[in-house]
Amino acid sequence: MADPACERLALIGVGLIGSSIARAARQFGAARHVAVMDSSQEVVRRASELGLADVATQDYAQAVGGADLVIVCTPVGVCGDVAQSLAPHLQKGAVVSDVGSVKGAVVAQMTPHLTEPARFIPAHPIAGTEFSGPDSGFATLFQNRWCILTPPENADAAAVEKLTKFWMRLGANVETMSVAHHDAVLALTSHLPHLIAYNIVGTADDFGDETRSEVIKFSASGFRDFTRIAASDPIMWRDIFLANKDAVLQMLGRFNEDLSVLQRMIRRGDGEGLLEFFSRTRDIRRSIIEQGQDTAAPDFGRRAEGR
Ligand SMILES: NC(=O)c1ccc[n+]([C@@H]2O[C@H](COP(=O)([O-])OP(=O)(O)OC[C@H]3O[C@@H](n4cnc5c(N)ncnc54)[C@H](O)[C@@H]3O)[C@@H](O)[C@H]2O)c1
Ligand SMILES: O=C(O)C(=O)C[C@]1(C(=O)O)C=C[C@@H](O)C=C1
Repeated sequence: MADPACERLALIGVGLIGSSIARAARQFGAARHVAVMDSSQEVVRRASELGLADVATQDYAQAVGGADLVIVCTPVGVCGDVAQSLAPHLQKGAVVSDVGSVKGAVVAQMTPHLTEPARFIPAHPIAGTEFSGPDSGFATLFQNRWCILTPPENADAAAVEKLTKFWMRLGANVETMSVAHHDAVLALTSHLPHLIAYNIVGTADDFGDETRSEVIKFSASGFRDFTRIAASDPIMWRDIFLANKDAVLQMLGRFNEDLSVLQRMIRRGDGEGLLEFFSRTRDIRRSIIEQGQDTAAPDFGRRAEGR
């Protein structure tokens, strides 16, 4: 393997993201040796069956010992416990990272346990699906997607460079920003849309049996896209909303104000206002497509299901 980004990679948590990294690291030559660790015996057994890594274990020492890059891929709510468990087994100079959808809470939970905090470089690949577990991952998940790094102010430059090289080898584009900025942006672009999807599907469900069967029957429309998002992992999303509470509540306040404006336009029969509003939002969709950022999520689902 010519010039891998790291020698020995350890992944803690081998669900959708961990197993996608394991597959991609091998396929694109990002690591010479891959170890995966998971607290679930069933997941470790499945990771072994799938041949995802050189080592699949429930033991932190076995996974982390000797690794030069350790990436935590568990739900954000357990990141602190995971950091505490892995820290005693880290080799000196190892780079530690994560993939959590929230950065502030993860940094606060993990950093106190790490003896070389300047080598803890938090990261967040903006790529995923509504599926979970080791079977749902695929090697191309990160191709042409963003991976955001939020290094601390005193970050070790070599550690940042190593992690950047790793994610680029997996096909991602890397951008760096502050923890607070990350959490504000993602509250709007990812967390709020999930909350809206959970809410609208919940509302439809509350309408009772007759409406529910019609929802299923006629859902080959916009509603279907909401049901895909609302099928996302409940543990992961509970943890995200609790961990990014302030930024989500701030965006939700703004969202509610804007919704009231639309509500008033409908009530007053303000067609001009509605037309102007919907034209502006259509332009945003068009510019996303022009920038090549439309990744047709249902296709991700099909690829994952076909695995
Ligand atoms: N799913 C997405 O779309 C997506 C995208 C980007 C980032 N993320 C982030 O990636 C992380 C993982 O998400 P996922 O979708 O892969 O979840 P997942 O549910 O598919 O996998 C999580 C794995 O972590 C394991 N785990 C839980 N607690 C553990 C512990 N204490 N020690 C070791 N293993 C433990 C679980 O057994 C499971 O196998 C989350 O922090 C999430 O915020 C998810
Ligand atoms: O495509 C999806 O299913 C996703 O929800 C992926 C998505 C997102 O909101 O874009 C979800 C959470 C992650 O932190 C990053 C990506």
